[in-house]
Amino acid sequence: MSEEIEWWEYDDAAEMADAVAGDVQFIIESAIDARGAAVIALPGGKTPVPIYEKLTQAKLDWKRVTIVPTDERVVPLGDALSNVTMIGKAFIPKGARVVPIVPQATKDYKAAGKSADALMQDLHWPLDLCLLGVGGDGHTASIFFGADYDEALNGPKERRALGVMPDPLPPEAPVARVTLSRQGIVTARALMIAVTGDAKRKVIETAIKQGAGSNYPIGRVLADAELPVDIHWAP
Ligand SMILES: O=C(O)[C@H](O)[C@@H](O)[C@H](O)[C@H](O)COP(=O)(O)O
Repeated sequence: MSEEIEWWEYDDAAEMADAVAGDVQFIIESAIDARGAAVIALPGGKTPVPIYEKLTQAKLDWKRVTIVPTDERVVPLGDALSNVTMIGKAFIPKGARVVPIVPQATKDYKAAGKSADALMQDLHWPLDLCLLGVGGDGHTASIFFGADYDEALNGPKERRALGVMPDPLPPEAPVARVTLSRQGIVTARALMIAVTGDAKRKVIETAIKQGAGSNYPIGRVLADAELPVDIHWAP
């Protein structure tokens, strides 16, 4: 378990967006200063949309920034459910490189996962940042209960991404996924969570209390994190 999990509370989602965008900007700038480039993973879903709006206003050398989604739904590019499409709409116009991780031609989610993993191996690791969202059921990235849960948590250390079939399928996006593995997530140089609402807060607090045996995916991920983790929360 990370020695330090720090909660940052805001009055509303807009204030949280300002703060998180500021932190992400700082992380990107530091990586560019140190190495000439930054590689970050960003979540899909609805919560980060205002954060991305703020972040696109940051003066950054965007050409040096590579963005991968923390997870993707196995759908065609351009689909309303596609995380990379949402992220790309925000950051491609800035000049960032936004990497689709699900191949267009496949419906086979395990093959999509293997291809995503191969693609991840070509990036600079560890990630400079992994920003996570959390679902009301405690999933994070697309680490869900189901047949692939153990592989997502405990697969070979070098496996950074894999295909996942959630069981049950989440109603907001009832499709197979490709996700960063727990190992891919916890090795990031900076790990941050951004969530809103009391229900998710309760889930995360419970997950942290449960520790390594947590029955929530987010608890299992946090239990394995070694660096400090910032949890940003707004009502
Ligand atoms: O593809 C996804 O589903 C996301 O990356 C996922 O992990 C998301 O962060 C949570 O489901 C929260 O989503 P909301 O912000 O929409 O509640």
